[in-house]
Amino acid sequence: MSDTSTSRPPFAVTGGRVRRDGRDVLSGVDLRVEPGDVLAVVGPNGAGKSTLVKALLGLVPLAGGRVEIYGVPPARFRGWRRIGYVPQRLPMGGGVPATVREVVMSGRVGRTSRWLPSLFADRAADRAAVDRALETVGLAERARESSHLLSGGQQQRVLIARALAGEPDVLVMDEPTAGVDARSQAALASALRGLADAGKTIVLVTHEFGPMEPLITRTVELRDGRVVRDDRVRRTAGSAA
Ligand SMILES: Nc1ncnc2c1ncn2[C@@H]1O[C@H](COP(=O)(O)OP(=O)(O)OP(=O)(O)O)[C@@H](O)[C@H]1O
Repeated sequence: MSDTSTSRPPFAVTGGRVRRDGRDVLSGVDLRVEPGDVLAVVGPNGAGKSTLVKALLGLVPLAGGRVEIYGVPPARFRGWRRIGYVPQRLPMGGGVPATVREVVMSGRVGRTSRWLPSLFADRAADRAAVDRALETVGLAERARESSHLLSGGQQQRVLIARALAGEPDVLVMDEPTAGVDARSQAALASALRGLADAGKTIVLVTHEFGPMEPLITRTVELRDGRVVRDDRVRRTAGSAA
């Protein structure tokens, strides 16, 4: 069931401040992410890019200011199935090894009906979404392998597939192409173009735009934990390589 806050922006942070080890790593951050933005968060190492996206998602506490997701503070937000998040790194080792397919399927958890768990139509939709996501990141052939045995770049692709499988309205990706080969980057850019064309919102932390460049509609630059630039750019139609 969709919530009543669809007219609110996917993310809004006002006066955002985050402290780590006794110092501000984000301060005075005002940012409103509009529906349909394909927003690149850029800036030098340590500028606070990852911290900003974690703050938007409520994954790090604010020392000051306010964050809202579709108009609701993260602690009260209930529409998590609308949000896909690809973290910068994920410890995939340890515990019971999961296959690539199982990890990607976990991206469907928020969509599975608790009331009708065995509904065949849902299961078919889940399988199809997982297949599409694996195809997109070029891992369809590796679906049965243990994810923790894959290379770092391949694990990154598994995480991207997991987020795509959830068919979110908002996709937040922290350095999704780090360690990912050029072919997979192009495949990811093409998948993101599909989402952008469908009006989805994308927030991307990145050092290099690469094949994503034509998709970007807005660039926010951080330095020393502050927003120093917020530019809207015209999206180049149909030119994603
Ligand atoms: N868990 C933590 N504990 C202490 N300090 C942290 C923690 N996480 C981040 N920081 C510090 O906060 C600052 C911002 O880090 P952040 O990872 O957000 O930067 P970034 O712009 O994403 O950098 P990079 O491009 O290197 O990933 C850095 O100085 C970092 O050392």
